[in-house]
Formats: sequence, structure tokens, C-alpha cells
Amino acid sequence: MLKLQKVSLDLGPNTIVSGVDLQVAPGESVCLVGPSGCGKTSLLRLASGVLEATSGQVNNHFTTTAAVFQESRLLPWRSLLDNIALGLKARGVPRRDRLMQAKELADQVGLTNYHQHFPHELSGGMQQRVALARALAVGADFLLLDEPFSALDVGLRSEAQDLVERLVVDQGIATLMVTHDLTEALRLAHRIIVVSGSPGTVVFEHPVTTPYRERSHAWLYEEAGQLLRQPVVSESFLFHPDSEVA
Ligand SMILES: Nc1ncnc2c1ncn2[C@@H]1O[C@H](COP(=O)(O)OP(=O)(O)OP(=O)(O)O)[C@@H](O)[C@H]1O
Repeated sequence: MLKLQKVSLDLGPNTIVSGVDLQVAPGESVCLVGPSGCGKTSLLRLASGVLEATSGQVNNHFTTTAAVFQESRLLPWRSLLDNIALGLKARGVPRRDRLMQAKELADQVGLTNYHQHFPHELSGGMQQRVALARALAVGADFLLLDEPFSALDVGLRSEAQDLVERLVVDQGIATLMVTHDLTEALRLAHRIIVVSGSPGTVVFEHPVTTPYRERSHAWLYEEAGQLLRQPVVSESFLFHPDSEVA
């Protein structure tokens, strides 16, 4: 369980987030959405322990937390398998064992035929899957995902979302994911949290109760439309239906 209670963060003279309460339960998938600069990434960094709250409490009771970012941050001079196995190396796992585990993970994320490829030989979507496999290699039970698919085109993004869905549904891995895309959040989340303002505060929460298998494209767009009808949501997406020119 991750629990943020009344968390505020000052960086230099600026208050970045203020009075944020946020929880992620074991196996739960939570998406943070909101306008640029409202403090979503800062909340992930607070959750990971990279940043310390100025006030309030951050308690992360997950055993192993791993993060995947917008850019895959792979080591360009290492093969796909070595990149996946990086965290295992740091933990002193012998080379044979870590390569075996890396192979299994590469297969799990659909990269069976690319074991010896280097990052520059992989597409952006493949690189993000390697980054996910690397997070899984260390046995993460909690994944922090910071817009991991925003640079991908529609097809690759959909494949990557499938993978995260499987991690959540089949393996019960908890996730806290930042995305600018409301349909992505609706597809992957058990709960959506809208952060807005400066400093950022939680302005809206939306539980997504529809089972994953029933979240069709039509449903996603209808549901996103419904959500955007709530002024607090549309305002945080800087979308003002009433002011649109006919
Ligand atoms: N190290 C820092 N020092 C001072 N201000 C910072 C620092 N890092 C971030 N900020 C400021 O904190 C605010 C929130 O940044 P953050 O990256 O958390 O927002 P975000 O919601 O994730 O934005 P985006 O959606 O554009 O990625 C921004 O105004 C940013 O300029």
C-alpha cells in the first residue's frame, strides 16, 4: 500500500503540490491525469522516495517499487537481455541466472526474437517493453509509470497498454501512472485521480468499475466524453465546451 497524507512539496520558492491525499492499494491501478505542470511527476517522485515531502506523510509499504519513464533510459551499449538484467546484476545475481530470468521476461513482453539486439535496433515501443521487463526483473510489486507511452504511435501505444493491463490483471502488480490521455487512463485504471491547479491539488476522483474486458474503444470514448462534461475535469484539461465556436 502507498499512502500519501496531506502531502505538500516546496521546490525553491514554489509550492508544487499542496495537501494531497493519495492511496494505491496492492494490485490497484491508479492513473493521475491533469494539465501540464500541476505536479503529477512530482507526486510520482514523492512516491518513489526521490523527493521528500515538505510536510505531510508518505508511506510506501510495497516491497519493491520500480519506475518506467517517458523515455526508456536503456543503456545503449548493452544488449536487450543485459538491459533487462541490469537490476539483477546490481543485486549480485550470477550472470547465468540473470540471463535466464531476462530471457523469460523478454519472452513475456513479446521480444523473443530480439535478445541480442541493442536499443538503437529496437522501435520505441520495443524499448518501452524492455524498460517494463527491467522493472519486472527486480520483482516489482509496484510500478510507477510516468507517461511511458506518450511518444509512441497509436498501434504501439495500444500494444504497450495491453501489456500493462496484463501485468495488472494477471499478475496483480499495483501501478501509479501519469498520463495526459483520458482514454488511456480509462483503459488501464481502477481509479482515476485528476490533479489540477498551482500548487497542484486533487480535484476529482473517478472509480472505473467496468471490467477490463468490457472496456471497448466505443466505451472508452463515451466514458471520456461523460467525464469531460464534469466542469472540474474539463477545466483541468483546459477544455471549455461552452466557449467553443459553433
Ligand atoms: N527541481 C525543480 N525545481 C523547481 N521547480 C520544479 C522542479 N521540478 C519541477 N518543478 C516545477 O514543478 C511544477 C510541477 O512539475 P511536474 O513535472 O511535477 O508537473 P507535471 O504535472 O508532471 O507536468 P507535465 O505534465 O508537463 O509533465 C512545474 O511548474 C515545474 O516547473
